[in-house]
Amino acid sequence: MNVELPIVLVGLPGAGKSRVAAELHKVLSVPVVDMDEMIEKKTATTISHIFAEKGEAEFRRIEAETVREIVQDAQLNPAIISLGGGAIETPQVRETIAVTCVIHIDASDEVLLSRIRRNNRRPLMKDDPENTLMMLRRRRDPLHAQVRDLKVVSTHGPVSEVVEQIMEGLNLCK
Ligand SMILES: Nc1ncnc2c1ncn2[C@@H]1O[C@H](COP(=O)(O)OP(=O)(O)OP(=O)(O)O)[C@@H](O)[C@H]1O
Ligand SMILES: O=C(O)C1=C[C@@H](O)[C@@H](O)[C@H](O)C1
Ligand SMILES: [Mg+2]
Repeated sequence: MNVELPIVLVGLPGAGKSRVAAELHKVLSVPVVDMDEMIEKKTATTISHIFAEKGEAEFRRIEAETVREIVQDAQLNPAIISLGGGAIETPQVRETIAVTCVIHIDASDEVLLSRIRRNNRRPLMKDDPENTLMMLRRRRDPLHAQVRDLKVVSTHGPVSEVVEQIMEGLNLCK
């Protein structure tokens, strides 16, 4: 399949953006860029460290700048970009990804919490994941709805189910 636009995956923490990007790479043979990994490479530190030492606002600034660089590059050489879960909250990021094919991976709170509890690398999810998730969903769901070209739903089922929904819906991309 010929992918002409960069594909950007958005969704709440644990929705499967990174995992689905890796699976899509196998199907579409398009390179994958994981924004969280990219930021850690660029800053030569961890996201947790940036949050702890410089604060969330500085992290969001670095994130928005990196998304702009990656999307610009991906317009020439299409790529599958998995966005950090909170990037969608930055207006500049929403503007930048408007030229891409935005796929929103949604999942129930129960599915997300079961995945989030499996690891603790998410600084925002360290304390009280249930309430944090509720708050993030309230803030971010309207933004996801605003930017997406396609919405897919991830369940406890295999990741291939998500990939199938994406392959069926890719034609909805502008
Ligand atoms: N469809 C799926 N089926 C089963 N496990 C999944 C599925 N999607 C993701 N996972 C698992 O759930 C966990 C979270 O997925 P992943 O890291 O891809 O989420 P993310 O959306 O990138 O989160 P973050 O916003 O924190 O980067 C991982 O352990 C991953 O392997
Ligand atoms: O949901 C969020 O705000 C975040 C999600 C992760 O992908 C990281 O980008 C960081 O931990 C912030
Ligand atoms: Mg991720």
